[in-house]
Amino acid sequence: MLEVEGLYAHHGHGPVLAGLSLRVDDGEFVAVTGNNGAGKTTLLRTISGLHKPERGRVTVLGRSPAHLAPEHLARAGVGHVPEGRRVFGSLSVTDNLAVGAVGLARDERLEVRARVYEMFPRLAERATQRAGTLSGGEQQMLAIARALMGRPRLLMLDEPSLGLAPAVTAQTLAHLRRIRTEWGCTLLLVEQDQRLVQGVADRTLRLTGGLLHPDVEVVR
Ligand SMILES: Nc1ncnc2c1ncn2[C@@H]1O[C@H](COP(=O)(O)OP(=O)(O)OP(=O)(O)O)[C@@H](O)[C@H]1O
Repeated sequence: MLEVEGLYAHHGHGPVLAGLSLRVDDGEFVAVTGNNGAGKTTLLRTISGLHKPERGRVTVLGRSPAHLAPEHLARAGVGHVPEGRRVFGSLSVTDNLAVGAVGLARDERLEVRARVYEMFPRLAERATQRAGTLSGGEQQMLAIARALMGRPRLLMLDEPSLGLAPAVTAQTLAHLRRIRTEWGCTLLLVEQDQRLVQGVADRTLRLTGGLLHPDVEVVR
């Protein structure tokens, strides 16, 4: 599903990723944790082709994001839920979902939207409401729902817990597990807090010094 080899990425002041390698198999749920500034966002943005690496190779669904426009990567089945959700505040919930329906014919779009609303009934209730008026948890649901509209095979999520109350975060993580089983998605999640993802993901890795290390279980 995803293979990253020897990835180096800079932001002008030395490497953020320093020869990082990662393999995620079809159907896996992998979490990458790391402190503030460790490079988690840079990793996801590089996989999505939004950040150009200095060196190294990314292969996702058999394709190289370096040679594809982001919308083509989305059409190929890569969904990216960005840090801070980035919903379109002045658009309705339904219109936000339409933005995510890249390359779908009208019938397909309606069918996928019905599935999305079944998974997130709260969004269905607020279909005509402007996204900017939703709560933080609802906006996170919408960001995930928008990515699902592209029927991703690989869904990447950047700190979905950011700014959410613990109970809402727990609900979001429960949704991710359902998405894996009901939508057959492979999941790659990045989060700061290791304790959040333990027992949720199949595998947890820690990003430090620009490289990934097996995570050591934290005693609660
Ligand atoms: N556009 C940019 N220009 C300059 N430096 C950047 C840019 N984006 C990120 N950085 C720097 O690169 C490093 C890694 O940032 P990144 O956002 O990937 O980390 P992160 O692990 O996602 O952090 P956070 O948990 O705060 O989101 C940080 O030192 C950050 O300040």
